[in-house]
Amino acid sequence: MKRLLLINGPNLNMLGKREPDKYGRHTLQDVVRLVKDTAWEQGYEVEAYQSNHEGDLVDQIQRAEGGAAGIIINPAAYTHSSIAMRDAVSAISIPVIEIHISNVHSREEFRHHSMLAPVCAGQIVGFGIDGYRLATLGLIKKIEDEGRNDS
Ligand SMILES: O=C1C[C@@](O)(C(=O)O)C[C@@H](O)[C@@H]1O
Repeated sequence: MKRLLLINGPNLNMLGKREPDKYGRHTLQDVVRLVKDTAWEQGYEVEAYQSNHEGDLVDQIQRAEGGAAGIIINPAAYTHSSIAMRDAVSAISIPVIEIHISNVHSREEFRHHSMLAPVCAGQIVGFGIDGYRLATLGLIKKIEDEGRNDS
């Protein structure tokens, strides 16, 4: 079975308790279940990872190549600052979809810019945790389209 990697960045372990007006009441466990169920319906399995540490997130992105067909990533606050995570995404050849629970464009100015978006295959913003389902389906579509183009 093909595998996807789900990566969540800093403070997303606090989903459900953290600023529920912005991020809702669902927990990280709910997010992981949603992505696993969505992927499973399409014939994919998912490995899920969360870290509050930039270097660990870079390690996970690097590690994905070879083991996973694509990545769904919510880089959280590192979205807006991490050149290291952007370089890690640039360094691998599998598709990466960036997702944000909140609509970052309707929030503070510093959230409007993503370091990673220009090197990702796509971005989903502002659909709450449903965005993870959309990101999973979009990623699988890209993987399968690329597979067809290769053959
Ligand atoms: O931690 C987060 C969560 C977030 O990535 C989101 O999913 O809406 C948006 C980021 O700006 C913020 O730092």
